Amino acid sequence: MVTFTAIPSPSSVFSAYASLSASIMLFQTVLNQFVPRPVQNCISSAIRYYFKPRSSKLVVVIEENDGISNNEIYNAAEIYLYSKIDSSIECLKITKRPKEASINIKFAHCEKMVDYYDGVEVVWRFCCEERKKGPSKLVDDDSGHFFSDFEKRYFELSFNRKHKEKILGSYVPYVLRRSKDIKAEKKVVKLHTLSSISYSSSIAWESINLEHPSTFDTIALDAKLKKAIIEDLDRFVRRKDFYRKVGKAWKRGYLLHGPPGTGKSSLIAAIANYLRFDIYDLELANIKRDSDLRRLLLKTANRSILVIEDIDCGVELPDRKGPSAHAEGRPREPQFTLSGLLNFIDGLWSSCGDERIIIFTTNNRDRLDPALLRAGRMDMHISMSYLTAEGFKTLATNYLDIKDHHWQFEEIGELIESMNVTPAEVAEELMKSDDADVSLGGLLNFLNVKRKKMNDDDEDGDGTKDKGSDEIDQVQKGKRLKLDINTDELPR
Ligand SMILES: Nc1ncnc2c1ncn2[C@@H]1O[C@H](COP(=O)(O)OP(=O)(O)OP(=O)(O)O)[C@@H](O)[C@H]1O
Ligand SMILES: [Mg+2]
Repeated sequence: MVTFTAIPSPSSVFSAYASLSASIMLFQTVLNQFVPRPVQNCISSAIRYYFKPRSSKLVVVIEENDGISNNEIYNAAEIYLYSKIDSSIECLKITKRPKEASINIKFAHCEKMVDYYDGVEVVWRFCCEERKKGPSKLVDDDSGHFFSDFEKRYFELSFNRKHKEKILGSYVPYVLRRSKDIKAEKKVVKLHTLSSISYSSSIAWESINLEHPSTFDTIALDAKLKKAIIEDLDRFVRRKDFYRKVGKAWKRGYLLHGPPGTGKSSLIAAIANYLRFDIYDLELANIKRDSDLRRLLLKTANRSILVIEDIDCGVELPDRKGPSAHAEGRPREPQFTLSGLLNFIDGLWSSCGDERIIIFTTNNRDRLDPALLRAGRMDMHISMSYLTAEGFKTLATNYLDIKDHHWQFEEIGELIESMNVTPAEVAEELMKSDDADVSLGGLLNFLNVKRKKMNDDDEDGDGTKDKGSDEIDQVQKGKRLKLDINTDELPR
């Protein structure tokens, strides 16, 4: 079937156009003569608004800074987009500062990238323009360094305007979150220790990169305990809103206890490497006064681990009533107290920071001040114990790269289960040769000698093992690694 459409003749189109123009002019004349100027403006802008051609695209401009401070969304977008660089990008620039672990990638010229969020296409355009007038700006590059900036940089984020809510309400926060995670992965973990300042009598934090290679993969720990610790850490870091809701400071305390060489310090390093949190190693023996302690604690950063090793023997901590004013007849200098430490950690300190972890270690839990053990003080008590046959396999993988089985494993495993041997002792034996057979042979010999010595000691003595503290005796009975979680722990 053929259909015909009436095509208007050129003369009819012209006359229609002429009559429309005449009507508009007439309307304009009437407006000018009878309607006041402000009302005229309103009417014409309303007409312009309704008849203006509409684009379905919405463009959001994200500038690098607002003239005073850096724009967090710009920084986040930069980090996020660099993690997604694809073949459409032609030119990049890279930098690396001496103490940084990885390189920084930046766009060199204007570039365009497409991203998808929940099925919606978003187009990012990186724009870089020379500043036309005015002096160049001094810009903080996020690491405390300022440099003069001759360029204006910004991102344009464009998308279909019908997705405005989704993009601004959900995609942009997602970009902020992702950039935080990427930054944390790249972060170099620092170890802060105390050092005295030469020109004054006070002490301050000094930092170096934490080079400790310990991770949850390399640490010999009961599999269930390892899982429980990792889950606890994960839960802790993702519960910001929960802590805020219940009005609790966002901090978590762990007490690691067990004999020397069972991996307490290694576990701390593994936690720091896992969370990418800095460690502040607070040596109590270096601290003289409560005021020093407060000053140092207030200088610790968020997302960090405060470590107090050997809390039982680092320093003669006065009891909760404070130091006695006169020791051996002489007035003593006012010093810091255990109660000062605990109250400050629980109170003011934890309320002025976020994502803090506190770890105390001890070889003798039974010698600790009850104030440290009371419910709610430390959220988790983790018992580190002697090596098990299962833990030995982790060490064999780490030190000798034995992934599956070795013909000497069974005999070694049986010996390890029958005595108290620390991971540190076994690790030392495994380091003696690169040859697995030689190393394991040496370890077997070491274990047999130790076994014989223990048997001899038992026969000589009164039947008890000569290991010292109650803590060690308790561990001997249990042998397995153990985890206590305080009952007033946060609901899961
Ligand atoms: N559970 C473990 N897993 C892997 N390696 C371990 C473990 N325990 C100890 N080691 C090895 O032994 C060394 C000493 O361990 P670490 O310093 O962590 O023990 P510790 O419990 O902190 O001892 P101390 O009570 O004397 O401070 C570590 O460098 C590590 O090589
Ligand atoms: Mg230690």
